[in-house]
Amino acid sequence: MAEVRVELETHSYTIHITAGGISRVGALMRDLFSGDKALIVTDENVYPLYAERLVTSLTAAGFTPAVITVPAGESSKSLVTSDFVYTKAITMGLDRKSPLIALGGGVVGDLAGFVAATYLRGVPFIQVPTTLLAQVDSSVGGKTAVNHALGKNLIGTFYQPGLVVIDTEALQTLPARELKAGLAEVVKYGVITDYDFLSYLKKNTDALLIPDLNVLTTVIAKCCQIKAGVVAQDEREDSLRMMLNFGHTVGHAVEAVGGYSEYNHGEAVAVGMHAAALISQRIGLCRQSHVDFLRNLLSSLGLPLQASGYLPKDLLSYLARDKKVVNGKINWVLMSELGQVTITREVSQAIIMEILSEITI
Ligand SMILES: NC(=O)c1ccc[n+]([C@@H]2O[C@H](COP(=O)([O-])OP(=O)(O)OC[C@H]3O[C@@H](n4cnc5c(N)ncnc54)[C@H](O)[C@@H]3O)[C@@H](O)[C@H]2O)c1
Ligand SMILES: O=C(O)C(=O)C[C@@H](O)[C@H](O)[C@H](O)COP(=O)(O)O
Ligand SMILES: [Zn+2]
Repeated sequence: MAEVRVELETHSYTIHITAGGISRVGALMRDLFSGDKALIVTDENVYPLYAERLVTSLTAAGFTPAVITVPAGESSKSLVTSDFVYTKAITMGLDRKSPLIALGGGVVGDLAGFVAATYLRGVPFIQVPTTLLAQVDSSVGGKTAVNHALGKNLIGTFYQPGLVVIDTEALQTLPARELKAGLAEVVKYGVITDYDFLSYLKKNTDALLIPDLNVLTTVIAKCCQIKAGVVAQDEREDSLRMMLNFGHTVGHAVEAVGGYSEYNHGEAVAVGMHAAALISQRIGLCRQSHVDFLRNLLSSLGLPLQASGYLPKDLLSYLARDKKVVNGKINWVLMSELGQVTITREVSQAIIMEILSEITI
């Protein structure tokens, strides 16, 4: 069992990482929240696996929980699905003290967080992430969002959870493809902050893919520590937090061009990190050996490097709507070393097109 504290100016919180954590959520919540009603948001895959366990835990702690289930997949990150959840909250009489709980992957977390931030101008929010990706990344840091037809995560808020409970045992039921998707964000943390962590990942690729829960618990705690440290310094992404977006400029474009169904988020981020590494090397920021290391690691984790068959011009149209665009220019998060990134606006259109062509072959 491990705990990571996210220290913020006004609303710090604890991430609890523990096998069997879902059964502890009620007791942990009771120490923090006074309300009795509670609304659990989950998806159709997670509901039959873990909802009953969470309901039992909340009931034992004196809450009266209701559950709402949304379709699995990125299409649930929408204003239409948000409205479905608002309606449930209103009709059950969820009040300002009543917690809203996300039980599921990043889709459920981003959607439920968005609803929690906006319903009654904000109700207590708890994250119970069940995918590796959500455990290492999306449940921490307070980014919530739904998608717009013109781009990914374009409608959203910064709204921190009051509590995060990571149940590592939930990873036992996670499909292999989703496990690998989470590993893409894990690799991201190594690239942006820590060469030793990258070496550890390289040494443990087999254990990560089995998956060995001991190794994964170490990895989850490490990623949460890194993210907590970054978010504590720059909660609203004025500067430093942009590093958490390494690989996402092209990654989000890949997801969107594929209609959010061909590549999942982690796979698209893997392609995006490859693109960012190639740009970095092309402008003389990092060495070819750094690019090769990243490629080999991503491939050994079963992640894609290319979005073959996509049209560079289609990807380009989404790049223009990246949230890191200021005055018409993208703030690119690029790799200067393995374990270090830098932000630059100085990447020519010609190089961008060259790299988009290379990753779509
Ligand atoms: N807010 C943030 O900081 C942040 C960070 C990273 C990613 N994201 C967002 O997260 C989303 C991706 O999250 P994701 O990869 O978790 O995808 P997801 O939520 O779609 O979950 C992936 C699949 O796994 C299933 N699932 C979840 N837990 C399971 C379990 N324990 N056992 C079996 N099946 C399970 C889900 O039903 C779904 O089919 C994207 O929308 C991305 O933009 C947000
Ligand atoms: O927490 C952050 O900051 C991140 O950028 C984490 C990313 O992994 C995540 O995918 C995030 O949702 C992307 O944010 P966006 O601002 O580019 O939509
Ligand atoms: Zn991401």
